[in-house]
Amino acid sequence: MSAVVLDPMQNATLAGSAPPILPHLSPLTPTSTSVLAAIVAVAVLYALTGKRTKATLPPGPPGLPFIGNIRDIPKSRPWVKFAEWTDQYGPMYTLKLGRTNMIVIGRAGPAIELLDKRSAKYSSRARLIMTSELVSRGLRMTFMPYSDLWRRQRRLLHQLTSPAASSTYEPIQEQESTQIVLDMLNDPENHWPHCQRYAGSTIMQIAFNKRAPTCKDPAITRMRAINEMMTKTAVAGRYLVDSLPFLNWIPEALAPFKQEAHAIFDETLSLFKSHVDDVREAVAGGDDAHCFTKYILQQQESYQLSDNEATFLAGAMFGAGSDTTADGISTFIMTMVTHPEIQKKAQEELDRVVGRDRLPNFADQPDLVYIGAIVREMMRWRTIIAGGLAHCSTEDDTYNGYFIPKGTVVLANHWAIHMDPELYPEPQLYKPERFIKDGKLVGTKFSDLGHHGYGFGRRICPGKHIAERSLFIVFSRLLWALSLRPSVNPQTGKEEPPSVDAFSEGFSSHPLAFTCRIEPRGDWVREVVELEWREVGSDKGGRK
Ligand code: HEM
Repeated sequence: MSAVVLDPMQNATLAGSAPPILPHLSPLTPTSTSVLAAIVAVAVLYALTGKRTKATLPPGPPGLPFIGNIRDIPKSRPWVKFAEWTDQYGPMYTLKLGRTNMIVIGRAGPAIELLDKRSAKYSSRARLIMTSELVSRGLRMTFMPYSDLWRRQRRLLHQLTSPAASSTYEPIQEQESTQIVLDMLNDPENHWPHCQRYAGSTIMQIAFNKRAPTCKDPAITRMRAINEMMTKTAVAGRYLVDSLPFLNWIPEALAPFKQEAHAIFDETLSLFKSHVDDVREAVAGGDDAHCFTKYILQQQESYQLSDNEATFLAGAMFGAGSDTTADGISTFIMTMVTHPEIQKKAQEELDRVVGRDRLPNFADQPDLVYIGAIVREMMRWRTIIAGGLAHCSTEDDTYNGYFIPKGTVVLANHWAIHMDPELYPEPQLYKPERFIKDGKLVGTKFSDLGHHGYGFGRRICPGKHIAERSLFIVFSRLLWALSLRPSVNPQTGKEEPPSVDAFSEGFSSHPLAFTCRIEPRGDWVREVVELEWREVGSDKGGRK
């Protein structure tokens, strides 16, 4: 989620975490003068009566009275502008967004210092009245303030997503990755829906023991629809209540926005509940149902979670883990199509380590060093949540001579951090080799993984071990089976590679629609993949 308005319609998700972190602070574009006048009036009132902060925040671009920098922030790919400001103002600078201060961090060092090492102070989220409080009734983890409920949910989730727990879901990822290879072989043109199906079905199995054999399966289409409804409510300027919080006092009967939020909440809860009830029934009927929901229900009482809190904990995983993973796979395909020499090197490694008689599997991971580096470099070069997801401070703090008051929004701009030329020489180039030393995978002085694509501190992505496994198994299997090349223009006979810069604008981003040639690497491929599918392609659960 970026700190500013992105259009979630183009890539709705991280349902637990829709695009804009501060829709009410984003470049407001109200069309009516009366709306604008009302906002200005409230801003004047606030300026006269509101709490003033000390003037020792890190300096940043000068803004206008009352609205500050709101109008300086581009709607499209704001993280790129934020990175330019990092070059101009330094690793930390302040943007004034109406009455809120937002510190943007563009280098790994200060991000680690504040968000990791002082995470007790920097682990809350900014207030999102429409999307979090009204549409989600405060139940979506990604939007939750740092609270007792958030801590209980995170503790429970930690058990379900630790490295050891994540490895128990590998059979699901092996099954789904076999299908994505088959889908690409059988229907190469629809590579993007295949990525979405892989990601959606994998997370539905992990969360609810339910799989989606096609990308039109209601198990995922309904979850996507719910998600989109929620993320639409986060578009900047759409709901005045986010700019004028006192409107939240209006009774629901007189507030259409509250009625709308109520309807979305009811629909979401009823869908999540239906999945939870199916798991409950399956378990009662003796099904093993190895999925988050089973364990959440088992521990609901000891973690003092109400029915709705438990239901949303399971339900919100789809929004958080589905599009992000699909975006990563699509980015990988674009990257291989545009970097044939890297693809060739990876395939040489696969031939050497795996051979041509079987698909790669998780046991091969320690030996597939180059594939590991491809995953890391994808996460750095075209980081999936490019703008980062803003944290919010809950105590006053001082750092490097600056005073950071409680309530400051702190955004680690992943894009700028990953384009730091000191940490990543020639950062614009896609170079997996930067993460290999003496034949082994290496990180940076700030991160063992070599990047910060899963965020920071106590809010770091809880699904990262699951996501890492998905990226590894899917990338290695697609590379093992397929040759990924640019399309050929029939008129000129020349290859036309996709753009490496055309990305969707949503909270997490993927390459805009592109064509490419996806073909089997050789005549041995189909037989091996079909054989594997016969073993693992049961209705759910993969190889037992
Ligand atoms: C490649 C895929 C993924 C990427 C790039 C990604 C990235 C992120 C990032 C950057 C954050 C915000 C961290 C911060 O605030 O500093 C986040 C939060 C979150 N992610 Fe992921 N994620 C991925 C997959 C997943 C999966 C598979 C799951 C679930 C199994 C998941 C569940 C969550 C949840 C629940 C949060 C909210 C945590 C909180 O606010 O406390 N993510 N993710």
